[in-house]
Amino acid sequence: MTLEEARKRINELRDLIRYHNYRYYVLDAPEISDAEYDRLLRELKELEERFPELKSPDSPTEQVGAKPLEATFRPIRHPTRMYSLDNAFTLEEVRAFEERIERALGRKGPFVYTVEHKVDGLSVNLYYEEGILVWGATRGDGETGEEVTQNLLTIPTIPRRLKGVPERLEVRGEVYMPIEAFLRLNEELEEKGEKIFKNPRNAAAGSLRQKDPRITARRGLRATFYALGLGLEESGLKTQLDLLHWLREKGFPVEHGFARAEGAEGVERIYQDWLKERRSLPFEADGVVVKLDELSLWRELGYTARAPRFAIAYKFPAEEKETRLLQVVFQVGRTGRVTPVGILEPVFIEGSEVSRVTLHNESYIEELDVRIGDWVLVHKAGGVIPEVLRVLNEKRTGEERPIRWPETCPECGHRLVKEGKVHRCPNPLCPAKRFEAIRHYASRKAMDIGGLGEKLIEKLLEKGLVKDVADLYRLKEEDLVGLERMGKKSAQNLLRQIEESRSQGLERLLYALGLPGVGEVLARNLAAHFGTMDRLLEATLEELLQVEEVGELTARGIYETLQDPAFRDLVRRLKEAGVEMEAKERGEEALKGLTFVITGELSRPREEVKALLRRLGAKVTDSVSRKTSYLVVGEAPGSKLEKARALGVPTLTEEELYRFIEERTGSIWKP
Ligand SMILES: NC(=O)c1ccc[n+]([C@@H]2O[C@H](COP(=O)([O-])OP(=O)(O)OC[C@H]3O[C@@H](n4cnc5c(N)ncnc54)[C@H](O)[C@@H]3O)[C@@H](O)[C@H]2O)c1
Ligand SMILES: [Zn+2]
Repeated sequence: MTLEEARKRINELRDLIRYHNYRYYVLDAPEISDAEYDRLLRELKELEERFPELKSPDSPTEQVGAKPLEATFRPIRHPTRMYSLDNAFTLEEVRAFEERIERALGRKGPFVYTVEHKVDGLSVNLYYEEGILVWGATRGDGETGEEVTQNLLTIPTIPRRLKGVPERLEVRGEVYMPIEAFLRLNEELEEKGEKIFKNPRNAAAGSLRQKDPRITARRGLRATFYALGLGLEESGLKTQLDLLHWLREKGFPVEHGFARAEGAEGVERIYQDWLKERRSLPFEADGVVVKLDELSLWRELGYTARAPRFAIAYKFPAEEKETRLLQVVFQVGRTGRVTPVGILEPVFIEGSEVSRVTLHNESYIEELDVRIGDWVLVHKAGGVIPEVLRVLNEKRTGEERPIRWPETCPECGHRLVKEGKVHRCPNPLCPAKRFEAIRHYASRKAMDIGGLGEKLIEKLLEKGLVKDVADLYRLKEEDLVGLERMGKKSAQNLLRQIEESRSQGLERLLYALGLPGVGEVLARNLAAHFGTMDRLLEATLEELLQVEEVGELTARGIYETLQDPAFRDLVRRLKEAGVEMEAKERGEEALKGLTFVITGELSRPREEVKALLRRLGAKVTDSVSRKTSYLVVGEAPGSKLEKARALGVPTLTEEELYRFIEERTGSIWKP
């Protein structure tokens, strides 16, 4: 490549990257995937390295984020600069990072690192004077951000006042949207035919940067903190690990999980462990952040224009594959909403075959502008859910056909109705609705009737033995034996499970009944707020809006369903069948599925705390393992703490534990 060619390509890349920065940071609406973006940036970086004479301080490689627009928020200058992070994608690159440190410091490694989950949200800066929160801002271009104090204050865990901190203090962390809140928000938007968010990061950025903080408040944002700006020197802290503990001690949420590692190999072990477990995290993580533990070394190494030299983001793989959209089928859900599902030519992505992908709703298809026969770029969002990133327009032949919505229900043939951008089957007896409703009702997180599989549900519907979930409680052994090769034993088992499902409580029942937009969290919140089904049935729209995390769209959807005579009739028949309609007292199942270990001394007898955890459905064990959900850390903790850190098991102080329980049980339980 000649100098001239390089100059041309470099200019092209810079323009392209600036455009995508604008889409991503200012509009919260990226057009290309992160991996594609990272490739562009990397190409630019490599060219600039080969042709140093073409380097320029206004190149995107030397800059952080993008300058915010001034239209909506007040610009604010960060007292000390904020940075991005350089990326590593392989162990080799982590080794190279360590070698760069060795050269710069003039001494041999391995060094000690703190490894943290890289939470995919947006970074914020909180500024405190004499312990009082003065403002909070987004990162922006690192020098100037947007003031979003009111929006940040809707996140309840952000402390307003601090004790025993430097006079001027900047605390930095990430605002993120938990996966559950993200899915719920998108379901709400999908149900209304509106534009959905591409990923939790965009959803968090879009929700924090709302003109109306009341909207922000309903989006279920959270925050976790990991760094100091001003005040770091005065704090006298020596290591990143101490810093994280210090933040926690001062009352900041540190929810993202961290561990210590020695050398690139030690980092690799944690990276591999966390990669395996990333699905079980409550937030989306796009990698791990590796930071030299000893803060004195930070001063020696300093920063490039864009990123610190003492830290690096070691990103999780983000495989993207090209494949073809062969056809689109339409599914009818519990609410009668018709969802388009793309059938793909199967491709292997991150360890499994992908052949189906949801196309959400009409708005989504329009925005993507996808047609049957198109080549598309597909990845797994958060390493799990297949998603079309974009259409490969350059591969179009002209043979592609637009996606046509059916006029009639693919399940029952009833004419579909169109409300805005949502296509719906209005037939209350539509078998698809019935099948989905029963399957959902029996699912593990709902009424947990494990013996009721899909095949069996189909048979029961086919034979007319059940029409809706209330009929399940009238099934007899002789109805079941012989269906789907069912013997006497399994029939009895199933009947016992159905029997037991009666006492699951209002929380699960509300979730099981599939009120529009109501996931597990909202179901718990509703149950906590109203206590009984009868009270809920009387709720006004205003009352529903007072329930934690219930937004306007959801409130309206719930309200309409509660008023629906068919719904009321179903509830009446369930009640007659003996299904409990009251909230479980003290949130008996709030901690089901979690395993706790306790170390150190607590403010009340350990046995009492253990009993409490067990009463709430948690398991309590004596030793920390990968299966441990949380380690509760009291005064003078023992070796369990080290073990937890090594395994990346999150820890809770006693106070955090109580807050956690309160959050899980809603207003019902107070320690
Ligand atoms: N798709 C697009 O069009 C597009 C455009 C621009 C940027 N991007 C994406 O954004 C990335 C660049 O964004 P960025 O500059 O915000 O950097 P980044 O997300 O790659 O990494 C730096 C950020 O990580 C965050 N972080 C999370 N957990 C952390 C922890 N424990 N410790 C420290 N920091 C932590 C901080 O906010 C920090 O600013 C690119 O790599 C690309 O993936 C995509
Ligand atoms: Zn139908």
